Amino acid sequence: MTKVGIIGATGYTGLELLRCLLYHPKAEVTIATSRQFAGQKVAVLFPFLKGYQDLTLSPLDLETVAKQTEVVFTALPHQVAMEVVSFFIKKGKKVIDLSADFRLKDPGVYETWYGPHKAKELLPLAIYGLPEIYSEKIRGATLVANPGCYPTTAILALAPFLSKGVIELNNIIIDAKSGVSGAGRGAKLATHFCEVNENMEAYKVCNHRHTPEIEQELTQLAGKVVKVTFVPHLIPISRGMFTTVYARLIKTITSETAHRLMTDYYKNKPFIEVLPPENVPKTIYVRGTNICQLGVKVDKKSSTIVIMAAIDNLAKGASTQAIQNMNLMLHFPEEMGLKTLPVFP
Ligand SMILES: NC(=O)C1=CN([C@@H]2O[C@H](COP(=O)(O)OP(=O)(O)OC[C@H]3O[C@@H](n4cnc5c(N)ncnc54)[C@H](OP(=O)(O)O)[C@@H]3O)[C@@H](O)[C@H]2O)C=CC1
Ligand SMILES: CC(=O)N[C@@H](CCC(=O)OP(=O)(O)O)C(=O)O
Repeated sequence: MTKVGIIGATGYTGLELLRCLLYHPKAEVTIATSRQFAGQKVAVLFPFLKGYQDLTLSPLDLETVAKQTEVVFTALPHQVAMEVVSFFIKKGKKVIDLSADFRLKDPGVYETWYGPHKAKELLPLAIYGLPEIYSEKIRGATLVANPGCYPTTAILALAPFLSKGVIELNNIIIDAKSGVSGAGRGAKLATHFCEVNENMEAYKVCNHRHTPEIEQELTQLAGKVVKVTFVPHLIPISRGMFTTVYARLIKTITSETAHRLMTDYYKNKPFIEVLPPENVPKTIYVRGTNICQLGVKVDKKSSTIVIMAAIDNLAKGASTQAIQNMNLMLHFPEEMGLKTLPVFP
């Protein structure tokens, strides 16, 4: 069994890692950290994780973690993760970082959106962890920057069309909705029950920190500069993310052709489900799974392609995608420990 550590184990993504790694056939969580709950048993604090009878939460003592692990997941806020990641890389560990600290290749862009970067020297080492696109690079990686949840949906939706010369690259609209767990487990006014229940709102309109991440990756795939209008929304569900992308067509194509381009692009990708044109993705079809469901439709009268993507923000948008990356880094089968069905409804 490969020894795995989870740093920030009592946050939403850390807990999702614990849940999904419990029955992994080749990985075992040997240490899990939390500042607030150090010394407490995982199985007592979270009775639904009673399979972890022998796991007690540890304080954030990096030397101790290094002694007990081969692979480390960092599920910490951005700006906090970078120094922790740097420590483990120097210790020769494989690291999958769920924060944004190693996603942006240009440190200047990172610092504009997030603040100072204290481990810039590691940026060239970091591989952007979207396995459907970068699986070969991930197999050889020591540091994987796990993608953001919104970028995961936007990039998977657009990737099949970017290099084909079918859409305008400077006129893309990304309209995305996230469940409240996307904001993390810490108490905040904006995520109180009364503030989110029976409410929908846009936030950080055209000014969200995932915009440069989306543009970086779309530009890379298109081979030309791509600019997007990105508007995230908060919706009153716990888990789930639904993104609708609108792009202007340069070539006239039908919904069937668009569907075929997508199915060809994602052939043999076990976690992508391209739905037929008469169906639409739903967050309840992917809840708790590593699946990204995609749907596509062409609106002939306005020459617009509409692409829809649904994921679970805590799963394909974070923790199960991180496990998919771990599987690739350790040369395990990509689907190992991740084959599961959603709870429906
Ligand atoms: N929620 C989501 O849907 C997604 C989240 N992410 C990213 O994953 C990372 C974790 O997110 P999430 O689990 O939602 O966050 P949470 O706020 O739920 O959890 C954060 C964890 O980090 C620990 N922590 C917080 N501050 C510090 C600190 N200064 N030093 C050390 N430990 C700290 C907390 O535990 P304690 O205070 O006990 O130490 C907690 O375990 C973030 O970078 C987030 O942006 C990425 C994709 C999706
Ligand atoms: C609903 C909500 O608040 N979502 C978060 C994004 C999710 C996240 O954790 O961001 P990273 O993927 O960059 O780590 C936000 O908008 O800040």
